[in-house]
Amino acid sequence: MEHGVKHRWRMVVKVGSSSITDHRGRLSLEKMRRVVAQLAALQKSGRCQVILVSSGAIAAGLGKLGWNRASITLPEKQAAAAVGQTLLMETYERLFGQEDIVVGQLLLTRLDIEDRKRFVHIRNTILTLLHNGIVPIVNENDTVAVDEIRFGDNDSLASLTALVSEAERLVLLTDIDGLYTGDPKADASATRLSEIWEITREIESIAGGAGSSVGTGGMRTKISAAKAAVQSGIDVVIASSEESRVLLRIADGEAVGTLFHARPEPLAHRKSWLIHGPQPGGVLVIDEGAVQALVAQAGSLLLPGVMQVQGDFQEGTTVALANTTGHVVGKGITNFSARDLDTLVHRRQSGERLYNVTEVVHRNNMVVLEGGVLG
Ligand SMILES: Nc1ncnc2c1ncn2[C@@H]1O[C@H](COP(=O)(O)OP(=O)(O)O)[C@@H](O)[C@H]1O
Ligand SMILES: N[C@@H](CCC(=O)OP(=O)(O)O)C(=O)O
Repeated sequence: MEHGVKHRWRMVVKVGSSSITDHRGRLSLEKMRRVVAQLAALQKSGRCQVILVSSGAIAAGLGKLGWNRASITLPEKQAAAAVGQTLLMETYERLFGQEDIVVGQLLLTRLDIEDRKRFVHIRNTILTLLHNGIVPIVNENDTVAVDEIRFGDNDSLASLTALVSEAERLVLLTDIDGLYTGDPKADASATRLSEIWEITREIESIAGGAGSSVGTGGMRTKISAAKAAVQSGIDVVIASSEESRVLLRIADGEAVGTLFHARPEPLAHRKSWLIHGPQPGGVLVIDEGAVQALVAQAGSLLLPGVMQVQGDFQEGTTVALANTTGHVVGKGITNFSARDLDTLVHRRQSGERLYNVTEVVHRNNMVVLEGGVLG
């Protein structure tokens, strides 16, 4: 069956730790070579540009150091990543080198994606690498990534990489051949779903946790990564890295694994970034009239609609927009600092008429909830 894939496209391929390590958790040269050979074939044929998001630093480091994952501290895990990342890249460099392909390494944290300027720099770097026939290889910067700035799993990192690099397709390679109606390791009667048009609550509920000792997140993180990607117009495939010629077949439009269809009317890139990039640095509580203006009339948020300012933030910060019951109805970039806005709200509430300073969040810098989803 054909999935109707476009033929000039950019593809982000994520390989999980389980896809490139052996049964002892060490890097498997054979498995890595299989992935590299396919990416190299795609790149050389000019059929599509490829970006690799590879896990495996922690597994490789633990393997080299002989440490046991079950009984290590966070600093030890980060130390293992520091050791393993060089090993991982050294191996990729050698394998791609055998195919006459140069690779470039990008180590990212959530902060890099949250900051619009850094986001643009990452985009430009990736596009420049691709333009020069270089394969970007992305991983989380595990040694600096403390909880607040962590992706935590490479599935979300991969979907944001697809967003940053304006890719048409995201392939999540793992140790199972797609999404099943339940975790096949626990439920023998589970069956594979081959196509998904909408990621409903039911779909989210069938996804369980990691299936191997080296994996993080399992299907749960893959589904939420898929959700973010399809919303931005990116098709997502979850497939097994063990499947023969899996990437080449996906590139040819063959139905392999589980395909999540991109939303037909995707969000603009900037709005996608706004949803998935920055964490809100504060909250603006807005009145019912303002909620209506944002949701029904697709307008900007004006000063008279702001009832209360929560948090301490600078102008240009992304803030949550909440109604009077505390329900978040949107997210946007504020034109005022918390302090100035608070002052303006109080002056207005005391009866002062304020001209020329009324636009708090411009429509283009805002996403609002439509039928339960930010859009
Ligand atoms: N509904 C489901 N369908 C398929 N696999 C599932 C499901 N729920 C949980 N899993 C588990 O998710 C695992 C893959 O995720 P994970 O171990 O994190 O791999 P990776 O290292 O590739 O990210 C599978 O081995 C499987 O046991
Ligand atoms: N950044 C970590 C990967 C964490 C992760 O998401 O792992 P996986 O579930 O195997 O994709 C590493 O390189 O070990």
